[in-house]
Amino acid sequence: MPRRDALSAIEHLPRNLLVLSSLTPTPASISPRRLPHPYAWGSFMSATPSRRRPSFGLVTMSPQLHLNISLLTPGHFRGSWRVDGNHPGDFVDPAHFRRLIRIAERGRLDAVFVGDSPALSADIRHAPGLGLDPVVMLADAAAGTEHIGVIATGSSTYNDPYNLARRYLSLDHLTGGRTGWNAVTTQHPAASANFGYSDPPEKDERYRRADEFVEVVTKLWDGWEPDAVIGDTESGRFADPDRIRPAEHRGPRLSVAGALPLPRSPQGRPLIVQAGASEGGLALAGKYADLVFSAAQTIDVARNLRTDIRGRAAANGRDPDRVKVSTGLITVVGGTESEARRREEELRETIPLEPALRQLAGQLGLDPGNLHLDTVIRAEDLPGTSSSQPRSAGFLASTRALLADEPLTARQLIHKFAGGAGHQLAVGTGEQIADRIEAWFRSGATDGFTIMPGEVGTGLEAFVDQVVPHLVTRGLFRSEYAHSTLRGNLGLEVAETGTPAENTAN
Ligand SMILES: Cc1cc2nc3c(=O)[nH]c(=O)nc-3n(C[C@H](O)[C@H](O)[C@H](O)COP(=O)(O)O)c2cc1C
Repeated sequence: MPRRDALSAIEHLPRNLLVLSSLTPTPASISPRRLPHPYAWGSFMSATPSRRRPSFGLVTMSPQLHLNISLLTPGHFRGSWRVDGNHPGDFVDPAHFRRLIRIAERGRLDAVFVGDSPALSADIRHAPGLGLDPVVMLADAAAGTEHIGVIATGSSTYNDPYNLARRYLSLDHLTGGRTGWNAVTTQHPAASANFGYSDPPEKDERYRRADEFVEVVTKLWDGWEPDAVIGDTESGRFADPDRIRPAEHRGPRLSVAGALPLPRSPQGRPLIVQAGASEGGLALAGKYADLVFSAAQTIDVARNLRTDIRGRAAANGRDPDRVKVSTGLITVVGGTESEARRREEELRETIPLEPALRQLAGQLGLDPGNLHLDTVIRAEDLPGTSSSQPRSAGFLASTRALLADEPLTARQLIHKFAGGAGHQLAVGTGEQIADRIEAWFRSGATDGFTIMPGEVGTGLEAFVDQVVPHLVTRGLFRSEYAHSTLRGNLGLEVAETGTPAENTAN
């Protein structure tokens, strides 16, 4: 479009649309693989928002809902590998994950999310656990995509920071700046024995290590200054070692001397995601997280959590708008409400009840010997949240709020949680589920949702085809991608160097 036409078009646009125009493409929209020379990355990676040039495109300014989708296979009903559209071998099939991520990108979602725990699932008799290493799987699956982000879970308790930092920054380069790290401390007790611990470290200790771990990983990701790579073919000078800072970290738990063999990525560095809701988890989120996953059964719980996280970010000298909160939502979508209910019933029948009951007891801190399917559970039966408890504070708080409204039997809770742990379940038509998403988003309870299909084989596509179009029509969600990095999708700027708290303070 000639520039004059573009400018005159601006005047006729509704006020909530912003037109960015330029005859040159924005650096952030160029995949480094397409740059003529890889060492042109220096200026590319140093691009700050003020230095970046705008590109053509219509960008919806606000409100902007964010949607991620979980690739957990077979889905949040763990026995759903038995229902139509799913297959027992899906959890190790690369074609399965490539198909899912392409569908998610067709829906213009912000990112796909993959959970992880480095141990064999206690429930392997009935359902596949978290199988493939998420970074390895996503490196393969993302190769066929261009815009969608990929968020992989990685444990700060059972990794070394140098290896983890290198793995995630590698994925960030391979995807052109679309990677996120869901930093978890891993509560799964069986994991500790795989790493030489006789007992799982206590939660407080896990979070103390996580704090130091994220600090070191950030230092490693930021080690290369933007102009460290010279790439001068004439003189043969490849890089300036003086512009590559070693981590030189010596802390109480971790010691890392050198630098990574990798420069910063097109989005600066991978997105930092955090999912814990205990005091330690929230403190970590306030200090470092770009995105926080939350589990909430009620709007009030979600809103309080979001307010808390934003307050903690501000207390760390950060801009609260740079921390997005994404609430978990398990979905079962049908063409009609009764079709959705039938599908839910079919999925319920696949829940292995005895293991689900044991998991519920563990999750809620109740004596498994005294918990039966018809036991009525009240909010006051649940233990308080203390920092030494191994169980998830977020799931416990969310369940307590649910039971305060109405006591439920163990069986009813298992059904409400889709046989798993504590996320809310939405069953209905695309329009009904879009109504729930809109109500929560407009109430300020959350910045968006991490969708957890009841079963992924057909449920992920059903969400994209039957729910997303309603959100687009209502002006809540994008119809086209405006960016090619994950930070761009989330409305976040290219990460500056230094910890988030240092950046805003400077
Ligand atoms: C949406 C969501 C996703 C999570 N995914 C994982 C995961 O993949 N692996 C894991 O070990 N923990 C995961 N967690 C658990 C938390 O990271 C955390 O370890 C747990 O909630 C206990 O910590 P807390 O008491 O601080 O909440 C997840 C939690 C939430 C809310």
